Amino acid sequence: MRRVLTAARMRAADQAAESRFGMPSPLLMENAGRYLADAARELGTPGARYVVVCGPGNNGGDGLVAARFLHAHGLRVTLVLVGDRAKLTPESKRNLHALTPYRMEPQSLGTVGEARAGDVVVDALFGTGLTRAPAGEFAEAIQHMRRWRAAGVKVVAADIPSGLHTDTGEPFEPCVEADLTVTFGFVKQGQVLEPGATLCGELRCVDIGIPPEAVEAREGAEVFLVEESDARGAIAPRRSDTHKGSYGHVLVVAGSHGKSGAAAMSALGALRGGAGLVTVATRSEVVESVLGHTPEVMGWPLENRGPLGMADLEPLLAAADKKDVLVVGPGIPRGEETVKLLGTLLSRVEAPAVLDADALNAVATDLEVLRRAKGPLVLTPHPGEMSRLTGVPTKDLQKARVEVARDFARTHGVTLVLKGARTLVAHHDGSVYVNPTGNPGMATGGMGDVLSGLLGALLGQGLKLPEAAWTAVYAHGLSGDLMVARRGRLGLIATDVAKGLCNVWTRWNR
Ligand SMILES: NC(=O)C1=CN([C@@H]2O[C@H](COP(=O)(O)OP(=O)(O)OC[C@H]3O[C@@H](n4cnc5c(N)ncnc54)[C@H](O)[C@@H]3O)[C@@H](O)[C@H]2O)[C@H](O)CC1
Ligand SMILES: [K+]
Repeated sequence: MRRVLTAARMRAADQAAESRFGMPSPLLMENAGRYLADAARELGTPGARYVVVCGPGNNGGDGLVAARFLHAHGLRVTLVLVGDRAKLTPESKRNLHALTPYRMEPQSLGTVGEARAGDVVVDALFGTGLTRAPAGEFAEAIQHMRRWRAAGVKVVAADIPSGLHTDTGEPFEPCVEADLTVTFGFVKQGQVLEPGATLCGELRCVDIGIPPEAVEAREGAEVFLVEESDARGAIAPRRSDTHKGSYGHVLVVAGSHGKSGAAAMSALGALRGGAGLVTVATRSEVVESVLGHTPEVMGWPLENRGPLGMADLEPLLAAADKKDVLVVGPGIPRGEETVKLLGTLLSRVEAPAVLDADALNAVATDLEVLRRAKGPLVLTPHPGEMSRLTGVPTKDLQKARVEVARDFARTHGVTLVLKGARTLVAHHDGSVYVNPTGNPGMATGGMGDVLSGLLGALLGQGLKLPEAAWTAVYAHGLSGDLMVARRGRLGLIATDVAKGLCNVWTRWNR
């Protein structure tokens, strides 16, 4: 699990590295510049020109150090300085002076000429100190780097692509798009949220000598990037002396006339997620259809007709008896009484419950249901459902995903999976986990149904929250990534991702 920082915490860590641990800023900059030069050399072709574009702050200083190392390797370096030289930070001034023996006179944008395919640009214009939209010659420099990249030039960004907001991942206009971003010390929040993650290209975090102890702890406000080893490690290898009763019994409450597929996909997600047993409680008229899709599951017919209501309470309490986890919502028939039924059911059942789809839309009408629940809850809204849960317009909440998800989880004492590009898992202790897997090929119906069942399966096997949630989200997205690596993004469907989970388990040797 990699801790993800904001610009302010990064600056505080930078200062603490010097004041508390004796790591002076010039040494940090020297280390940063060396890593930057090494990364640029990886991308350069023989005879390439290295155009290092430096801004007025310490990000520019990193670039000046990188220019020196590239020159030391005998490479063709063109140095571009943007902004008023008189405003250079002391560190950058010192590194500009250090270039004097090499006669690497900084050029202006106007005289640098065009970079060509095969060349490499080092973007050291702005880093975590960017505070507003780049303008004037700074914007022009970014436009140059974007144009050069479109012409086939490789772009390596120092610390963060210039123009990208360090904390939100939102680009100012214009913003550099990098092939590789070498970030110093710690991953920044804007590098793991879209569109920032895409603008960074490959993200490489390097240790320049800032010890983790230099970052002051923020209990209840940490953001983490989930890494494959975390998800893999959360799932224990299976012992030989086990049986289907060892891996949990999942009750899926889902499906209705015309939506039996949602129940089947949730059940399939649970089965492919390793559940020992899966029972689907659904309207009688769809039981056979669900079992037809997934003969491995057991059916629990709900004899009533129409929307789920209080008349279904006793049958559902009976269905929930001796189950390890509930998954409620995919394709359920929702009506006026559904929220009352859910509130009563959840107040009486101790098992953890996953609330998805129309269970979320029902709960949105009375959030008190969440507080009254007896067992731990995990909600899995997409942005539209999150908007209904919070009353925040979708476009606004998408610009503050971390904050909106964390506030909701904390306020209602739940774990919340806010789906979308870079799905977030927010736990009620304030911690937030960013998922890096998944791809646009997964933007198709049923993916959420599969995830709800997978999450139920992991909870049923004993994983706790939030670990079960970020592991399920990671595995779900990785299944989609492995599928499209072999066969393209278009035409990927939810049952492919469910079946594709076996590729994940194989990769993880589980
Ligand atoms: N964090 C670390 O441990 C290290 C960080 N290093 C590098 O330092 C930058 C941060 O440097 P800083 O001087 O704070 O700011 P920037 O270089 O990112 O920005 C330059 C400067 O420009 C001004 N500014 C901000 N926005 C604009 C704008 N739109 N137009 C014009 N000017 C603007 C503002 O005054 C900024 O201060 C970090 O990213 C790392 O690359 C160290 O080198 C290594 C250790
Ligand atoms: K940069």
